[in-house]
Amino acid sequence: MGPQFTLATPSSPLLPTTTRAVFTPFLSVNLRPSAALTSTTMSATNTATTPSLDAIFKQKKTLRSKVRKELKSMDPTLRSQEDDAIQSLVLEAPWFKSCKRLCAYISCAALREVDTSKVLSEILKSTGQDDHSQVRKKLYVPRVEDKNSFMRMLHISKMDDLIANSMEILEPAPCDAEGNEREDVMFANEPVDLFLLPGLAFDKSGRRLGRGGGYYDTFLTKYRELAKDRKWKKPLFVALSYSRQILEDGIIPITPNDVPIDALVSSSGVIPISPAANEFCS
Ligand SMILES: Nc1nc2c(c(=O)[nH]1)N(C=O)[C@@H](CNc1ccc(C(=O)N[C@@H](CCC(=O)O)C(=O)O)cc1)CN2
Ligand SMILES: Nc1ncnc2c1ncn2[C@@H]1O[C@H](COP(=O)(O)OP(=O)(O)OP(=O)(O)O)[C@@H](O)[C@H]1O
Repeated sequence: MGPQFTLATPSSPLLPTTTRAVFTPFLSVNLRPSAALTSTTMSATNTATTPSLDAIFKQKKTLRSKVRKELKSMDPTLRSQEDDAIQSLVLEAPWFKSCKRLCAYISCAALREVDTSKVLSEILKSTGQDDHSQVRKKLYVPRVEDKNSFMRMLHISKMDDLIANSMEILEPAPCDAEGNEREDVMFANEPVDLFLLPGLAFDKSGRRLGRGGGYYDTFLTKYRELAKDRKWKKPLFVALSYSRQILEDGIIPITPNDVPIDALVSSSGVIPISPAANEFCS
């Protein structure tokens, strides 16, 4: 029998008490979803009620350091149990099973990211020529092009297509072994259904704290525009998270450039956030 498909309800105790205590100071930061900065609220006259962009980036930086420490102190057995549970949940999810094309990150152990190796090998597993019941999903993975938050998502068909970059993250070379340019998802003729996203912290209202490069927020915004122009269905943005990375609502500071996620997968289950994710999970 396959793994159970469980739904974490909004009342699930997602934060252990110890973790909650660690992050409590950030509760004093007045950053409710409604407090997201807009061009109006960013004006000097509003500085008394709304933190400046600089202050928000500073809060993000402090929060990143705390989460990194939390991740480093995680027991390796617990980590590997959570990695397995999260990947099983993804593999069993209807939104994963039905997706035809997806963008996923190649997890980096040194960054303590939720492992994606099982999901990726399942995607890349070659289907027997006689097996018409299963069509192989098309996989695109990140490649950082420069430091100006520019990232591409390139097509790969096997893990051997990847080489470690200067940050020790595996990524595809621009061309394959035959010298052909890899397909860039922004120039593909068909839409991506799903993005599996990394991050440092998340909440149940859809906030996501990345590593600070702005790569994903920039990319997701561009991809959303492309899908809209082409009248494609919106892709589902699903983040993978260890339990201790899920923070109480409102703690994660956000700016207008932060792209919210549709659903969050932790070892406790799938948390659907947006109406699109709820449709899949009901
Ligand atoms: N697996 C994976 N691939 C990815 C990302 C990611 O977060 N995870 N990215 C998502 O953007 C892009 C790469 N961006 C990255 C940004 C920062 C760091 C990094 O090593 N950060 C260190 C801190 C560095 C510092 O002190 O500033 C860290 O977080 O510990 C790595 C990748 C594209 N590929
Ligand atoms: N004080 C600042 N004022 C304006 N922009 C800043 C400031 N500090 C950082 N940035 C820019 O903001 C972007 C990072 O944004 P943010 O912190 O929201 O990224 P993230 O969500 O952690 O990363 P990602 O989207 O890659 O997951 C970077 O492009 C960075 O250059």
